[in-house]
Amino acid sequence: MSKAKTIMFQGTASDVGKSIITTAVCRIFYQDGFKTAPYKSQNMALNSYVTLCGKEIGRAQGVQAEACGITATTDMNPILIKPTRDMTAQVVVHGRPHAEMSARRYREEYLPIAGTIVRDALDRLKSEYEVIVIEGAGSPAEINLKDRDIVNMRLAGWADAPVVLVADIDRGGVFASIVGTLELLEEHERSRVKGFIINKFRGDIAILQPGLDWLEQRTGIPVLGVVPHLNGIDIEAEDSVALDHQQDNLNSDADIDVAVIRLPRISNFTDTDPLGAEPDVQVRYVQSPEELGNPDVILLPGTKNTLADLGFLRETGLAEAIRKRAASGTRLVGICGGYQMLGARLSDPHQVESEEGKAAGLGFLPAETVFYPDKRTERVRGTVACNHPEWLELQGISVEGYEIHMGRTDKLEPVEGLFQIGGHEDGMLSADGRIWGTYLHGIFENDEFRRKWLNLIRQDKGLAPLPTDIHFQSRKTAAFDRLADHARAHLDIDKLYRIAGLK
Ligand SMILES: NC(=O)CC[C@H](N)C(=O)O
Repeated sequence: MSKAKTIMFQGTASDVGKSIITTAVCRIFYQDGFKTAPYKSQNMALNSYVTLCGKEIGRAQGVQAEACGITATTDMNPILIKPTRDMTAQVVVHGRPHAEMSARRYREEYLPIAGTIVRDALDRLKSEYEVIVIEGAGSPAEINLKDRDIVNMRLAGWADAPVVLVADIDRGGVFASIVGTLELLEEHERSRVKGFIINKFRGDIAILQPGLDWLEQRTGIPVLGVVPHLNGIDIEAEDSVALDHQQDNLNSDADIDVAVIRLPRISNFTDTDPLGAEPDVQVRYVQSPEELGNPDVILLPGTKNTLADLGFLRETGLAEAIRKRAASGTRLVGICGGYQMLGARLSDPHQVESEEGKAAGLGFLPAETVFYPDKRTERVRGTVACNHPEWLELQGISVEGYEIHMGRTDKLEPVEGLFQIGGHEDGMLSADGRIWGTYLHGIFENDEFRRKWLNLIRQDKGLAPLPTDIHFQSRKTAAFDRLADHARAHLDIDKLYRIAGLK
């Protein structure tokens, strides 16, 4: 049954780059002809992915499945934890919301049964694939969490996986973090660690070398490589922790300036990646009216807690700044939670997301959103269906996307819908054609839609339209290959194969 080989990447801390290393190794195995699948037992992230069967998993595992050339299933990330408010999260199990739980309740009541769920999922993957590339979570040395561990060393034991420890040199203290992590592991755990990867390096390797020699000598464990910081590799980041120190896509010469509001509970921030890939666009993340400046477009992204983040817009003065900009003609776009905010009224009678209950929206679209306990997670396909004269060029364009939301949005007055999705309409467009919102995540991945909408902005500015030259999907595939090349150039892949038992 369990025929697959396994290899696991654990980190000395969160955000050391485990996901990207896992993605790179997935791609390398795929390129070398192995039937490969990614796996992360439990993921805490607000950036999610919808599988072909309409189930929600962590975005990173969805993207890693793409890197493996396979379609993602919930077995690749059976448990997804989406923090909604302080200390509380929506626990998604096999792609469907299971319960809203406090961290303590999750730990005490759910973790004991979660072990079986994640093991069963892993066993299924092991019977279907040749190699499973497993990603840990946080650090394996969190002493307080170890007795209920289902994500790191105990999982490695269940999976019978050799472990490669990934450390981030960018933040300093790399030797201490590696040696310290080993020190805090028990002997049987330590013996699983078969190699180290030093990630996010930006310096001169010759200066680092004596440290690497010392590390190998001290621990008896090889350094598999030092991976230089990846800039502009175009692979989606796992969670918004990464966004905190991610460079915006800055290009002050760009014709079109897009300001994305960095909501505290931003979800699916990767929605904006395709905009940043266009040669004439710069994408900036902004958190205050000062940072907002005078962009061509303000984009309100998704959020796990629409009402709370609406409060954030008001408290920071961003709501007022957005109102002013919109009044002077700046275009506004809202995706999912951002779309809900653009409406007139929101209510959460079942306290699905927050205790706030009710709030007025920003009032740019005549829409009302009510949150319900049942979640819609669906991949959808449709066409641009609005009749607005400014949007003539876009009419009939096919679009695809994915929906992940608890809220349902209805019109309060007649207003132009945006997309026709099967039998229903999605989204709304303001009377002047400059403000729109949609539930469709990934909307900007649609090349023709993206380019033609950007061309409307060019037209405003008296600039000639650009052709649809950027093909986002093929860029993604190329990015996976570039990432694999980068990893091959800096890691001892032969040793990695031996560790995984594939050679
Ligand atoms: N992905 C999102 O932006 C979700 C929006 C909102 N929190 C909902 O569930 O309806």
